[in-house]
Amino acid sequence: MSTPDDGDPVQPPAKLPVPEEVAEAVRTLIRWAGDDPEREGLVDTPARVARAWKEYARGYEEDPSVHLSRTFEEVGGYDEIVLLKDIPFQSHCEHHMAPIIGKAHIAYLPRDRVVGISKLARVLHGFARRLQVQERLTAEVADCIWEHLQPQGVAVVIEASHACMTARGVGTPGVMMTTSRMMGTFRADERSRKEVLALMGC
Ligand SMILES: Nc1nc2c(ncn2[C@@H]2O[C@H](COP(=O)(O)OP(=O)(O)OP(=O)(O)O)[C@@H](O)[C@H]2O)c(=O)[nH]1
Ligand SMILES: [Zn+2]
Repeated sequence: MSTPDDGDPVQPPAKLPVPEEVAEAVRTLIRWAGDDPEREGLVDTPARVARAWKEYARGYEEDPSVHLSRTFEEVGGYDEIVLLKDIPFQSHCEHHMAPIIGKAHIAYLPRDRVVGISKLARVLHGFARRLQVQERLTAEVADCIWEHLQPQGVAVVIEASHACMTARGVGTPGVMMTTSRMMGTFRADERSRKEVLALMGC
């Protein structure tokens, strides 16, 4: 059976729930939390939560690689690192559906073409707006750029705070998790890796 971990796109459920089913689930959650879903302040909350989750999870509705289909070749022979640094993003952890808030640094070493720089952030958001673990998010962004841009190297570093650790459970605010994926030149050549990490400020 295929899973998101083996690189296959996530399959949508066979039968999508209708908004009223989602609202009923949220009413149950409110009762589980100990409150009354019928009181004035909460009465519209289930519908809001249903809409909000469509936003948090809108990455499921896109294939992030489409953002890399338009490339430019007239770059005056530029063949050094291209880095998009400190890209803020939000995601949700697949274990608790709690926010993951952080920033990503995405770099690549072009071979013969470059991509519009905003597209790297679009790829990140396309994968982040799903239920994630940070390791897979990092790998998916790097693999997508590697496969669709075919550059000489890709480096992705993500630093993020997980609300499931800060706001509950072990309760350790301020802890950041760092993950990285180095591919091609950045993996094989220590000097290139050091150069890109220095540019990222890591
Ligand atoms: N590796 C990894 N772990 C994550 C990520 N997001 C959340 N987690 C962890 O996922 C784990 C889930 O562990 P479980 O023991 O099944 O869940 P739990 O009983 O709620 O654990 P606690 O969070 O320790 O209370 C926790 O240790 C979380 O900190 C992530 O992106 N990557
Ligand atoms: Zn979590």
